[in-house]
Amino acid sequence: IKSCGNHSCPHPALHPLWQSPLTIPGGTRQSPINIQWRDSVYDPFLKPLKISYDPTTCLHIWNNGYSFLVEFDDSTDKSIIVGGPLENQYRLKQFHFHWGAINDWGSEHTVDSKFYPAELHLVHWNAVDYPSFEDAVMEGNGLAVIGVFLKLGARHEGLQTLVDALPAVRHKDTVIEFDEFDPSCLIPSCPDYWTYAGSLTTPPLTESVTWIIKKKPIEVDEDQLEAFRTLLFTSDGEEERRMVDNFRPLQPLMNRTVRSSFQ
Ligand SMILES: NS(=O)(=O)/N=C1/NCCS1
Ligand SMILES: [Zn+2]
Repeated sequence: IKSCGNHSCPHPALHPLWQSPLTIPGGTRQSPINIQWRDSVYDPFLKPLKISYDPTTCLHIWNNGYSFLVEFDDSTDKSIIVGGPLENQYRLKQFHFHWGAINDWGSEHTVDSKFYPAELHLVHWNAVDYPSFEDAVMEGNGLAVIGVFLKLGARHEGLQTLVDALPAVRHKDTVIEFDEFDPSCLIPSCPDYWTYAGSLTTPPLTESVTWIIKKKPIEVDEDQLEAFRTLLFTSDGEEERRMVDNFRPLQPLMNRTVRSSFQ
């Protein structure tokens, strides 16, 4: 495994959580990154992001051993995003979260080196140019992921319907049916975002993601964050390991500029 040669990225061996290499050899656009607000460049040509999700496309929640995912029927263009930095529309495939063992860290991206306690990722793929998600994952413009920071504050009623289902997916590879959920309730109404060219932060770590990171966080309460921490990395019958700190270390910015949709 080639170290990224960046002092802020600890040696891969320190992170047993990630079975795959911490840095992709030759990787030039890896994620997550620190977003230095003052280094981001306002781009007046960035459009507002348009989000239209159909709650009936929601299928199930499952624990995949990294996070818990809410998956959607992506066989039609019923749930899509368009605009923003994107050349065409992208279909919603799933959303999931990353969080810490304590509230001092947990997000994957940081803003001016500040961690949030958790981060939501809504994963979309370019069904205009590619026949499947698996194909899109391998292409530079294949995916678009919306990142939303979670901060400690008021209880989030929309999130609570998800939290109530978590005991049913406590162990790795458990699944529960979940329908009629509209994930736009988890996205701040403020239109401001940063965007940059990056990668998936969990396997296959491919450099195929246009990241759209919302400037404003959503508020969740302590009990809701604690509910995330009751999940397990391990399958039923294995020695229990709590699902916490499932975030990848920061990666070098290298030759990239983060653009902002706001001044
Ligand atoms: N955390 S992430 O969204 O960048 N990584 C993923 N890997 C497979 C589908 S989403
Ligand atoms: Zn993620």
